[in-house]
Amino acid sequence: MGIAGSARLGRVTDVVEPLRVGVLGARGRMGVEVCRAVDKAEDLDLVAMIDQGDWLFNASDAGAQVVVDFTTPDVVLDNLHWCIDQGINVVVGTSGFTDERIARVRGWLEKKPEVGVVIAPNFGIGAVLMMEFAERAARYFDSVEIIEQHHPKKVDAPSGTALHTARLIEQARKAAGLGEMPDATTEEMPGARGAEVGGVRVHSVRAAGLVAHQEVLFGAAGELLTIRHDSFDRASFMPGVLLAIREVAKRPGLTLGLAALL
Ligand SMILES: NC(=O)C1=CN([C@@H]2O[C@H](COP(=O)(O)OP(=O)(O)OC[C@H]3O[C@@H](n4cnc5c(N)ncnc54)[C@H](OP(=O)(O)O)[C@@H]3O)[C@@H](O)[C@H]2O)C=CC1
Ligand SMILES: O=C(O)C1=N[C@H](C(=O)O)C[C@H](O)C1
Repeated sequence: MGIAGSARLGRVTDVVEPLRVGVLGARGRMGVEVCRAVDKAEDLDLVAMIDQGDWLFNASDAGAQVVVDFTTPDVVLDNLHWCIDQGINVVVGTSGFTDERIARVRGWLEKKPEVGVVIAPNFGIGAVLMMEFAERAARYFDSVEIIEQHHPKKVDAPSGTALHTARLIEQARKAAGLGEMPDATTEEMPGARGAEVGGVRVHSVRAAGLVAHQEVLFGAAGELLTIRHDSFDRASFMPGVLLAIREVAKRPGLTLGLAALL
């Protein structure tokens, strides 16, 4: 807890209470890391750690002002809906946010305009920059493909980061008036050319030893630009998660992506 005020005048003028934070998915790979980071931050108070089978009301009973969700794509929407209904601000890292899901979240927020929600496909600062650089490069190249690589326990493919990157590239190519890519899409075996997301081929690798990695390959006559980001440790996501926790209540409505907070 920080005390702001004038010690010189011999009185305390303002006491800043720590922000009360609850974590959903608290026993998961990310949840454990988030609990540790929140617990270490002096301006934050970890008031609820909730996982599969626990009662969501533990978060509201504990007076959580912000809930962080790193659960799974199949439960995150229900969690989010409940938090918004309770008037609790939410920071969401869980993947699986299609345009349709985002529209539903916007609908819930219309009824609770004072609530802030930040949904970010990737909280790594380097990953956010990788996506920005890819968006910037997109207009200059004929061909683009994304290769994302993750740990073997990842439940979804392609990754949320790859989907977001593909959409940014799609929009940038469209804005630049670029047409379809010139590259062959025929395949002798299904999946050989990856999944097609907004016209961009996305290839998903899952292997022991990996954490979270992505390459965006841009090709043009006689040259190839590769933009790569590696998360070797989940600690890489924590500065972004803490930033979103501190900012979310100041931004009512939906904020998509960490870039808006940097
Ligand atoms: N935005 C970002 O920067 C990042 C996003 N992610 C995303 O975060 C999500 C979680 O990843 P990760 O930590 O690796 O996954 P884990 O499977 O390790 O963690 C998910 C946790 O949520 C628990 N859980 C399941 N259902 C509920 C529920 N209804 N309420 C509360 N907890 C529940 C799971 O329990 P159980 O195992 O018993 O089912 C598990 O402990 C994924 O979607 C991943 O893609 C990951 C890293 C970074
Ligand atoms: O499951 C993970 O690990 C990750 N998930 C997010 C995604 O789907 O993009 C973010 C990061 O890639 C790690």
